[in-house]
Amino acid sequence: MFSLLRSFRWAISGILYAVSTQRNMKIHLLAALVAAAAGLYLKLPPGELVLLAVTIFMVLAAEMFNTALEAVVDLVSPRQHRLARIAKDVAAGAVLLTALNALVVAYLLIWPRLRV
Ligand SMILES: Nc1ncnc2c1ncn2[C@@H]1O[C@H](COP(=O)(O)OP(=O)(O)OP(=O)(O)O)[C@@H](O)[C@H]1O
Repeated sequence: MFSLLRSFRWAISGILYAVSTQRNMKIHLLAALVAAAAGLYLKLPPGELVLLAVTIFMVLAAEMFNTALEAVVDLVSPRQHRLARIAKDVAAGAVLLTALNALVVAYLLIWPRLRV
């Protein structure tokens, strides 16, 4: 039980590290809060709120994986290397894909209700 609480603490410190050091994480978090507030304010049906929540957490988790990968790449390859560049670029591309998906979801779920 104690070790479970300890691993939660490490996980939370990982989240706090990403939020406090990564500019993109701050942007994603702000966008997530705006989207969640809009979803609740517009009283989206439960199914659509679930979709919004999954979308939001997907972006945040992708940014966390990207931050973790950047740290590992910097550790193993402090010098410039083609494979280090590929690893970082592909991870950044994955974050971009989740962010694009979030824009599509927001456009489909939130935008139509703002126009009425
Ligand atoms: N060791 C390296 N070898 C080759 N290219 C690298 C290396 N480190 C970074 N790069 C290139 O520079 C880009 C930016 O890397 P960086 O580590 O600064 O990440 P970032 O996207 O700026 O993230 P952050 O905003 O968190 O700093 C990478 O996507 C990659 O193209």
